[in-house]
Amino acid sequence: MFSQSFLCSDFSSLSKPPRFFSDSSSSAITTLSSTHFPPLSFRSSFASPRIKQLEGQRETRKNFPSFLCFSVDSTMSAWDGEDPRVRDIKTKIRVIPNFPKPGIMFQDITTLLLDPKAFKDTIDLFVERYKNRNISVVASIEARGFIFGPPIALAIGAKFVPLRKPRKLPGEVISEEYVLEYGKDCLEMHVGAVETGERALVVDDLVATGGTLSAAMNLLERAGAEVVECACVIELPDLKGRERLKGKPLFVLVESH
Ligand SMILES: O=P(O)(O)OC[C@H]1O[C@H](OP(=O)(O)OP(=O)(O)O)[C@H](O)[C@@H]1O
Ligand SMILES: Nc1ncnc2[nH]cnc12
Repeated sequence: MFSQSFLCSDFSSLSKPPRFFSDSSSSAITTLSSTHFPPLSFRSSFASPRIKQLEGQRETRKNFPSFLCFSVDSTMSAWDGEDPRVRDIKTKIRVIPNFPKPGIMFQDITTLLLDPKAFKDTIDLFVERYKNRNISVVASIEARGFIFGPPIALAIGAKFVPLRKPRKLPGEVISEEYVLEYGKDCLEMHVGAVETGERALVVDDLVATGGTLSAAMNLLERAGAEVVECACVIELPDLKGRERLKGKPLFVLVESH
C-alpha cells in the first residue's frame, strides 16, 4: 500500500530534478502556507491579521477583470510575513532521500510529532482556521491523516470519520478507486457515517498527486456532504495535486519542492 502510493511521487515525472539532502536538514521545505486561492505563489500565514486583509483583497479582486488584478497578485506573492509557528514546523519535518524507493524525497512528519510545541502549533493553526466554519465532519485518510484529523475534529466540535484502505472497515462501506501515477488504490467509508448536507473538512498529512484527496472528496460527496476544504500539512506542488481537486479549496502549511 505504502509503496503503491509512493509510485505516484516518483520524481522522474518532475520537470525539475529532485534535490537531495544528506541528513535531516529541513531545508528541502522551501515555502509554506499557500491558501486555497490562486496563485500558488501566495505565501502567508493564515492566522495573522494580514492574511485576513489579503483574503479581503482577493474577494475584491474577484469583481475585477484579471488584467486589473496583476499588481495585487504581485504584492501577495512578495509578502513574506510568515507565521513564526509555521517557520518552526518546517524545520521539524525531516526529508529522507530515496525512501521508500530511489528518487523519492520522503517528507517525514514523525520528527514533527516528537516536538510537542510544533505538533500542537500544527493542530492549532488548522483549528484557528476552521473553528468558526460550521464544519460538522472531519474526515481523514489512513494512516498518517489519522494523526492530524482527530485532534482538529475534537477542537472544533466536529465528528471524526476515518477513510480507510480496503477491507479495514467492518461495516457496510462505499468505495472509491483512484488512479495513482502508476497503478490504482482505493478508499472506503462506512455507510451512515456522514449525512446529507453535512459540512466536511478533509485532512491529510500530505498532498502529492492529489489522488487520495480527490477520492476522499468523492466519498463524502457521494454520501451527500459538502466538502468545505481540504487541509494538509505538506504540499508537493511539483506533482500538481491541486489540479485534481476540481477547484476545491486546498489549504497547506508548508510546500516542499
Ligand atoms: O496525493 P497523493 O499522490 O494521493 O499522495 C498522498 C498520500 O500518500 C501518503 O499516504 P500513503 O498511501 O503512503 O499511506 P500512509 O499514510 O499509510 O503512509 C500520504 O499520507 C497521503 O495520504
Ligand atoms: N514524498 C512523499 N513523502 C511523504 N509522503 C508521501 N506521499 C506521497 N509522496 C510522499
